[in-house]
Amino acid sequence: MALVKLQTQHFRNLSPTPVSFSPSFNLLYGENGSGKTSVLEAIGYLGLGRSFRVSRHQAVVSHGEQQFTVFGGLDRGLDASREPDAAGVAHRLGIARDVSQKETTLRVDGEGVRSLSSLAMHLPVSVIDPGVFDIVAGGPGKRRQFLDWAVFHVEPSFASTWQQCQRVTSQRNQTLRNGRLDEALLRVWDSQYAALSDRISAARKTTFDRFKVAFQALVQEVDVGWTQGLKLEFYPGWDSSQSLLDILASHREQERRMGHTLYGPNRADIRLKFQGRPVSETFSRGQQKTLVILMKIAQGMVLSELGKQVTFLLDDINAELDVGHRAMLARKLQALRCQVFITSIEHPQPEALWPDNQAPEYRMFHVEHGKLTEE
Ligand SMILES: Nc1ncnc2c1ncn2[C@@H]1O[C@H](COP(=O)(O)OP(=O)(O)OP(=O)(O)O)[C@@H](O)[C@H]1O
Repeated sequence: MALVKLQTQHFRNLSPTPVSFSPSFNLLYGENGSGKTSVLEAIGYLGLGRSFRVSRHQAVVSHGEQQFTVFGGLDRGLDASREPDAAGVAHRLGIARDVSQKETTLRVDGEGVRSLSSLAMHLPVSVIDPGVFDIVAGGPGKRRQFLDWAVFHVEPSFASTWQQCQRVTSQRNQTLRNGRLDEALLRVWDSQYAALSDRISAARKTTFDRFKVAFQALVQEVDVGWTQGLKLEFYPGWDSSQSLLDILASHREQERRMGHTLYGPNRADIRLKFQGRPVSETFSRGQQKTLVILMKIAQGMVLSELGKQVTFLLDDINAELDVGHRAMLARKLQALRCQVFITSIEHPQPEALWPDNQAPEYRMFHVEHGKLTEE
């Protein structure tokens, strides 16, 4: 499903006027500070339940206001069971946050829902912005986030298993920090923690394997020249040749000293190696960027194989990617039938994105003072 309608209220500098988007490509351009990223950020709220650029909701509420709202209308996509209305909207999503009450309200098709995952599962949103390159250059946390986004959309039960595991981890950590260790209690937490960790890891591994197949097919096709010698490996967060329970038992003293859990899904990673060494140490910045873009496309391929349409938000990529990379990205996302939003400061040149004149259906918008005008 694609986002075909957006309306915001009190969201940064955005105007409350509803906007209609293409289920294919949407090109947004405008001066610095006009509101381009804010549009993507508002869309991101519907698909991620949070901002992709700040950690506090407060920052996105328009100055002087207490609450923001984002409404989205989705087309029917492959879901033939719902009739779209006259505007082509088959599903409605809404998120509102009152920052003074610290209260979030979520709605799907007019009904209140409690968990963010119930909202986010309808709109798989993938962001490519200047910060995305941390997937390769940064620490394991960024790669876990990258993998878990896909796992969440592939395995619907993943979000609740993850939350349960976080609760048990926190109880376990409290027990580890107690002056007098309650060994019996710790064993109870250990067995719950190990069972949940195994479930998380199995879901991650299944999605990772799908991702790896898609990635390998993609690099062969793109032929970037360094595919030989590149190795992607899933690390679950502990030595998987042993059971997690055994590892916890044999590292009791170390975990007690540190006062928290040292092994398990919070330590998982995707290890990226080139000729045996981490790509962050061996690849040039350009090669790292290509790798991240290919990883993002491969994720889109995984979801697309499952009949899910991904909405890609490409923020300010002109500054990061050269013309060749941008054209490759546009061509691939078009072939996957993804919905795409691309921002730029200059007036977009569709012929640069689609040099072979195979431009898909697109809509172009000029953004000025938070208002979008279609051209
Ligand atoms: N909470 C807020 N309330 C009102 N206005 C805000 C708020 N937060 C940011 N702004 C303003 O909203 C505008 C939109 O910023 P945004 O980052 O979306 O612009 P942009 O078009 O992406 O810019 P750039 O090209 O520089 O990245 C800016 O002028 C900013 O000062």
